Amino acid sequence: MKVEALKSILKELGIECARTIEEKVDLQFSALENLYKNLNDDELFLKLVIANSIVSYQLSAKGEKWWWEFSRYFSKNPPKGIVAAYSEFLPNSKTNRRLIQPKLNRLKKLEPFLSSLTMEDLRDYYHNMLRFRDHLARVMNSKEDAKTIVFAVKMFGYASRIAFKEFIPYPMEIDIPKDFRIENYTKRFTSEEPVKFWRKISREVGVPPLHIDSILWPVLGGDRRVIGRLKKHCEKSELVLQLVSL
Ligand SMILES: Nc1nc2[nH]c(O)nc2c(=O)[nH]1
Repeated sequence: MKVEALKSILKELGIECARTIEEKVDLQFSALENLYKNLNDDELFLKLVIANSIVSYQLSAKGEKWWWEFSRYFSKNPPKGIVAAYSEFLPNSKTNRRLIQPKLNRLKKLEPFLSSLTMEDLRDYYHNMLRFRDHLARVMNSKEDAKTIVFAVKMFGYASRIAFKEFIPYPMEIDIPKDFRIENYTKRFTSEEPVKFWRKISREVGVPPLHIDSILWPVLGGDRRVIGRLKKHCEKSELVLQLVSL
């Protein structure tokens, strides 16, 4: 049965393999490393990554391209204020062209929260990502499993790992970000609601949903650089390829 094969592969890959894919394979992680190096401002870096996650929906290109556009733009144009910066960036973006005004409105909601955060708060949130999710959902008036909220935790986790130089696994309670790639892949196994399906699978295999997302999402994008990186860095690359072809 396909679900049994899925579970057995995920169990074998575990969090360690997810971490390798996140840090060595996912082009989004490299985009964040590039921005971190160029910005040279830990607090601004972490806040920009949260802001960018909140407007990462209805993209006009693949997510990887969007995150690289973000990284290059803010490497050259370090912002003073988030809303002011995105009022320039979004209307000129090549990879995030839709729903510009609603996205700016979301950033208006977010900005006071971001401005109130110190580096200590950000570090505390990294150590308690569940609390971060809850606060962010409240500020954005969103559900705790909303795609942009859980995705913001994923990207905040990436950014914090880079800034604080410490790996903390994602909490089991934070759901998978339900985007097009994950939704389509889930249909191969079930007609159940994807977030609920992955919640169950996660608990059964002992891998948190956000780490399962990291194993699946980059390879499902079909970018040949990702496959090259996977073969180079991940000793279980064949199992990952088996997983995405189930
Ligand atoms: N499930 C995911 N959705 C995404 N959208 C985006 O831009 N990046 C991601 C991701 O890493 N996972």
